[in-house]
Amino acid sequence: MLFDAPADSLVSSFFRQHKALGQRERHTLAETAYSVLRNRLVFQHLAQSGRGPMARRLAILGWEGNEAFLRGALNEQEQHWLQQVRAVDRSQLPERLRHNLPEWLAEPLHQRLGDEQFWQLAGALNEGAPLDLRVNLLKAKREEVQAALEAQGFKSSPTPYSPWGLRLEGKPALQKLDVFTSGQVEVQDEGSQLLSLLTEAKRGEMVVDFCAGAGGKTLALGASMRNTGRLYAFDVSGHRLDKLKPRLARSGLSNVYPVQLTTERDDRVKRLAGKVDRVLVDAPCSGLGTLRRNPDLKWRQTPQGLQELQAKQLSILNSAARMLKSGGRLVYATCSLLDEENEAVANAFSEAHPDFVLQPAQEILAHAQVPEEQAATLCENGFLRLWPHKHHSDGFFAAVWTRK
Ligand SMILES: C[S@@+](CC[C@H](N)C(=O)[O-])C[C@H]1O[C@@H](n2cnc3c(N)ncnc32)[C@H](O)[C@@H]1O
Repeated sequence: MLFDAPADSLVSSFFRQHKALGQRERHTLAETAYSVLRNRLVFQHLAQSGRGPMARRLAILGWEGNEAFLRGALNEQEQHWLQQVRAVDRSQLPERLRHNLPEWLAEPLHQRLGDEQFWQLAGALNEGAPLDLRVNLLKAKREEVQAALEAQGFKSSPTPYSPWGLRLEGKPALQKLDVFTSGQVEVQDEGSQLLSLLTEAKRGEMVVDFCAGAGGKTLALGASMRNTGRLYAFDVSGHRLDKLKPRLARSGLSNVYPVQLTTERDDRVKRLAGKVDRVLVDAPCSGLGTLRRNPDLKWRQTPQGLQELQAKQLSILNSAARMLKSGGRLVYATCSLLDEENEAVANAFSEAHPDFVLQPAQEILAHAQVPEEQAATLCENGFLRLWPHKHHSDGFFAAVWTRK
């Protein structure tokens, strides 16, 4: 199995080279590849008993298409083998296989969460993620978008925590729908919406989205500023920032200034020292909170890589913090599940910066229209801590400080 590139780009490049494949075949192949990535440890164990190329045996085990088609494609010996392995009681397999996670990741999660929650998390990470939308309140109200979707046959419900979100039933193709082309909605996981809510960017302010990428959170921040003030979208990747442009055009925002940095210590960052009201650092991270969507990450990340990420995260946070004016707000966020990239980084920053005071995330969320009793369930020790098995969003962390 190849892990030197993200699974989604390998799958897309395979489809580009095999243009004759139809929509249904593409869907089956992509879902089968993802199923193998999700269940790799159990499948590799079961596949030991078969014959022929390992990749074929894994694909048979992970097959997500028509059963009759699969049967027709197997020889007699494979059919017999499949019957045998399907009869294996997987609950009797060793734990280290059943969770389908590398040990360096399973071990700290198990220790942090305890038995019951660890197994719930392992299960939730192996399920597909729902499709969440963020309504652009500059252009429409949540109820209006919900009604417009319903009129086209797409059912959705308000997200439980974010006041901006709708969760769709199923996975309709959105790109051609009016609500999408007119910029009334963007695809955004509820967890990402909550990170933008924590920033509470306001009218007329100077705000920096330090790791803006393709701008998912930039768009949410710009809308909460009601398209006023100045919102810088920083990133070192010009390629990612380019993807922000069509989204900006749809959103109707004109207060966003994309800037490609050379490093986090770029002169353009230094020039803003002490001038900014709010900075969101949505830091580069292992992405292990997004395993529902990107199951390959658990095989592509390493403990060594985590250490490098942690150093980068602190360096970005240190540099970003200098931009804040007195009374300004700093938000540090990741989509990682691991303390190393989360609490450890936040606590190291707090220790080194006595002029930054930690703010309890539950209070800020309650202030930002998340119902108060629910806000508390999203937080641990004053930090936002979202878990796929509890909150049905991707895994996210956030810490919030005010500069004295
Ligand atoms: C988690 S992603 C951001 C996702 C984005 N905020 C969104 O909501 O779509 C992290 C981003 O950090 C960027 N990045 C990596 N190193 C950086 C640095 N030194 N300074 C600024 N951005 C950096 C990456 O290019 C990547 O786009």
